[in-house]
Amino acid sequence: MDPAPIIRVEGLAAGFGDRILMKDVTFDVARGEIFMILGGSGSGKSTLLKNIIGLYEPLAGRVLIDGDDLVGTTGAARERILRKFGVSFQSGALFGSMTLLENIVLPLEAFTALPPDAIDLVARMKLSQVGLGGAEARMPAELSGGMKKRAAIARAMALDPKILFLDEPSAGLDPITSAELDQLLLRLSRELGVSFVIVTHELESIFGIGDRVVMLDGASKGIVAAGDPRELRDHSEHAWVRRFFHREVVNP
Ligand SMILES: Nc1ncnc2c1ncn2[C@@H]1O[C@H](COP(=O)(O)OP(=O)(O)OP(=O)(O)O)[C@@H](O)[C@H]1O
Repeated sequence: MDPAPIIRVEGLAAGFGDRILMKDVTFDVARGEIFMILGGSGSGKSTLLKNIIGLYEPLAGRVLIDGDDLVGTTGAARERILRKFGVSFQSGALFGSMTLLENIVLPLEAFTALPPDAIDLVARMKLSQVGLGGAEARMPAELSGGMKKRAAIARAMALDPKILFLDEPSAGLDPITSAELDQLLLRLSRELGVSFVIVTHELESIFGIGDRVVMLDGASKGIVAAGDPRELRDHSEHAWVRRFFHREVVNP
């Protein structure tokens, strides 16, 4: 196994205008692990994710994706870095006027030189990998919430990325569907070696499939805890961190 981290965040500061949300944020994501970004509402989890994937530029510090920095990289070199990851945001809806298969075909047509029959085959394989084999001709509006999430993951995986970034993947799902989604992510991670960076609030997911986490805190503008979530739950010396993991009311 390659020991170099798939993602390295070094001394990152992020925010908007004069408002610094976080500073001195440093952590690595190891290859093949399920890494989670946790924290209270408004602590900057989504902002951190967007800094990592190059939607925002860090105010300070840097982010290396598989050794490469998106900042200052343009053209074909930037494309090459972007191809290493797939993204599925909460709002990352499927195109409603297209079938599921057409939704997966789209990035393959746009970014590969594969002939149409190979594209069709790959797209079907991606749907089958997320348990949607047989649903190729369905329209997004006909799908349950859990099926839509899985389809969005299939689309994010279309180009065989090494890393998948997911923003609150289980939001709005019932507990059983959410647990099924977790099992899918675990399988993709362990069988295909995909590395995951997931923003989530779901304690079941965090303890069930999270290998390591970082926890952001708005008050201290940075990471308050990092490591194995089960260890943090049971042994963190930080009262707020323990309360978060035990769902205790922080200010009763
Ligand atoms: N584009 C933007 N311009 C200005 N402020 C922003 C922008 N995006 C987010 N913010 C602000 O930054 C803060 C952190 O937002 P962010 O969405 O990163 O938090 P979060 O931890 O993901 O929150 P939640 O758990 O509620 O989704 C919020 O106060 C938000 O209003």
